[in-house]
Amino acid sequence: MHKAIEITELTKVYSNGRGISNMNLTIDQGDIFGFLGPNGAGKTTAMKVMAGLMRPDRGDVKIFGASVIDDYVNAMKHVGCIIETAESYPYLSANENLKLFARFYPHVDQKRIDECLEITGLLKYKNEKSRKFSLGMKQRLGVAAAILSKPKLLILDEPLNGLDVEGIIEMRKLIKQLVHESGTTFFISSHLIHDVELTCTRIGVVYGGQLINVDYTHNILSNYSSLENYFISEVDRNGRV
Ligand SMILES: Nc1ncnc2c1ncn2[C@@H]1O[C@H](COP(=O)(O)OP(=O)(O)OP(=O)(O)O)[C@@H](O)[C@H]1O
Repeated sequence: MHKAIEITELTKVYSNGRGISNMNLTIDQGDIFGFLGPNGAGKTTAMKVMAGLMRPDRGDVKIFGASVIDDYVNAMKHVGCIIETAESYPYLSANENLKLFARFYPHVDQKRIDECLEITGLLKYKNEKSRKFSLGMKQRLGVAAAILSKPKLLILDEPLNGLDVEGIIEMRKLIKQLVHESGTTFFISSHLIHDVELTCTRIGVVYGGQLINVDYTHNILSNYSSLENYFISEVDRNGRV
């Protein structure tokens, strides 16, 4: 069985010298992987390369065995992603927005759109324009669009950004539901330590453009009183920048 994601020696340095360097990471199918790091650590840069939105200086990302650089179409076949923000057309309804996305996938019909609205709790707002949606509802619409084609892997960049407590709890439930019902693999970036602790089964700490450690959440929590203590100790061990 292919690994869901294999990142090797991934390096992307911007002209100002910042970015990511020499990241190596393997994600198993079924993982809910948390890519944890403070603002500017390099999470979005790595995810843009993973989603094929940016070319790395060096290294590769394979998704279910296919390279995003050499075999982009096959690599992306089983991926849904939300990078930076979940965009929608404000003057279109939730249903119309999803219909637009569905044009990319010949097998996605109205029945599947309704299913995705149902899964994300938006069915009752199906005909409302997304302009009237709260941030949490917009995020859910983004997830509905990302899961239309039943991807085996969802890459979500800061999916909890700007959500209130209820929105965060709902999004966490949705992620766990998708893992439970469809065995979806998740790669989620976040700077919210507590939430990563509650949501993710495996965690990678990114700091200063480097992936400084990767471990299972249950291992971390059996050695540290909280993920926050682990994070601080890992950052100190590797030298603050
Ligand atoms: N287009 C760019 N040009 C130059 N520097 C950039 C560019 N994009 C990002 N950077 C820098 O690269 C570093 C990594 O940024 P990145 O956006 O990947 O971090 P992040 O971990 O996603 O942070 P955040 O949580 O704030 O989104 C930062 O120091 C950032 O300032």
